[in-house]
Amino acid sequence: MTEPAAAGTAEGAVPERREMIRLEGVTKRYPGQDAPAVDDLTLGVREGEIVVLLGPSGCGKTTTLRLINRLIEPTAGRILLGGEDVTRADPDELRRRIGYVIQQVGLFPHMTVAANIGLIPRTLGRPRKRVAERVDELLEMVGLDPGGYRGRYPKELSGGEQQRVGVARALAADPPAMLMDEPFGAIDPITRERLQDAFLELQERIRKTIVLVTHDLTEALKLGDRIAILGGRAKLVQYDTPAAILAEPADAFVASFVGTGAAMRRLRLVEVGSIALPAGGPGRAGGATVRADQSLYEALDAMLRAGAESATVLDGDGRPAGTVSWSTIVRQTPAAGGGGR
Ligand SMILES: Nc1ncnc2c1ncn2[C@@H]1O[C@H](COP(=O)(O)OP(=O)(O)OP(=O)(O)O)[C@@H](O)[C@H]1O
Repeated sequence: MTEPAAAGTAEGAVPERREMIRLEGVTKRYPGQDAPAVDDLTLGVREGEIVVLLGPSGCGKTTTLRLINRLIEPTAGRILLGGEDVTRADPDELRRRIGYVIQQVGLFPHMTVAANIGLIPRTLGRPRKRVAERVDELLEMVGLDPGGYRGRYPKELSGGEQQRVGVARALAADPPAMLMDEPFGAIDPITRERLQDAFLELQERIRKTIVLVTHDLTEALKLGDRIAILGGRAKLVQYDTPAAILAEPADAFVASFVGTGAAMRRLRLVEVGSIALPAGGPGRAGGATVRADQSLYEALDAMLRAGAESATVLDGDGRPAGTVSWSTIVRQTPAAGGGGR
């Protein structure tokens, strides 16, 4: 390796990731409507992060999302993709650079899974063999066995499988960014959780820049690196990490949106390992165990099930590495002054 270290990168100074998507002063006024659906919104999305748009019905989430790939044209403002102003770029070309996934999936019913996924690469004139390889690669990526699925038709798939095919199709042209509108909305709760997990695993590998619309707080907290809470006319009320929003809602609107239970929800976001005390600390584990990479929520669940006031924390090899107790959990919550950022 003869490459010199990047000039000007001081040790420890992690440069802020660049913005992949940026809305600047964007307004959308639908014809015949008095009030704009989106009013002067400025929002940046960094490369490789998942930003969730969350807000009440009609606040302009879908409009905002569709402004990004210009399925809806802005009345005013600018849209940038990778620093380039695409407000007046060719919309078809733009959409090839931004994958799009919707709740209803929108697969073509008369086309096989392979034909659906390969649609964009084919229209881009990629060789047939290369497209077929890419389709199989994408099916693998979303957890569907190519041999078993490539020749099927959408109606021969479950809702969850259709959703996976929809994601594969959105990724077909390997776009840097992806927009997802209620992608797991129409799916039963158990499948939905599985798909969310699979989606996060996939994102670990592909690191796309993703903007995702949901009205489901639990989904937003689970999937978002950051959450943009929108009020009426897509006013940006708070834009921060899930933990920060739960710990310090910006105002009464956000507080009511994250609801009672915010403290409980926050337990899901904190890892046991971050607050565990060395083994032999206070409290008796009484048979409850929890892994260091599990959440405080799971630790509490283990304690309640075992009727114990603390749990033994296990390391990656399953060996005891510390304890976590009811009182340490209570002490680190924001109300006790120990949590927050
Ligand atoms: N094509 C349209 N013509 C006129 N008004 C529209 C159009 N599409 C949306 N609107 C209005 O714009 C506002 C924002 O709609 P949008 O669909 O973006 O909201 P949303 O936050 O996605 O809502 P939901 O969570 O209910 O899907 C709403 O008041 C809606 O009635």
